[in-house]
Amino acid sequence: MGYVVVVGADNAGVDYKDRIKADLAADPRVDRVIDVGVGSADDQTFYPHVGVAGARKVADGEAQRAILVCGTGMGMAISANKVPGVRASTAHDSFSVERLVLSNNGQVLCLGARVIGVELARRLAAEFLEYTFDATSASAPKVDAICAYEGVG
Ligand SMILES: O=C(CO)[C@H](O)COP(=O)(O)O
Repeated sequence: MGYVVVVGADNAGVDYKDRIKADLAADPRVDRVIDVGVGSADDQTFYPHVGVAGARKVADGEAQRAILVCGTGMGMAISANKVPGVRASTAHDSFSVERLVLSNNGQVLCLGARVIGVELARRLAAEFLEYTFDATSASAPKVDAICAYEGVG
């Protein structure tokens, strides 16, 4: 079974989102890509609406991962983290992407289209799927502690 991955963006991130969506559609690790918008740079939908819509699909179990793009990645991360059970962060380097999964059991990677180039964004999105959290690792009780603060897990 491959991943179901959500992609989403606001007007600042839509071009990056569409490039990453195309990459994921061609990725053998991915069974399905769910696009929660926006559909074009003319769509002025505020990033929190997209971020929460994407995060809810992860929290509901419809998808295992989400990749959300705005100008900085930060607004998407702040918004996605409002959804209980979701652990989202901006990560703009390979090590951070690795640790987002292996340390934090993060399911949502947020990228900033006004901060990094599209080729790095594409690479980080691909790397995000390389990692699987180890529930027996030393990081697991720390993630449990995060979850305890929101009454999950
Ligand atoms: O980067 C954003 C939110 O973190 C968004 O793309 C732009 O937000 P704004 O600076 O408030 O327009």
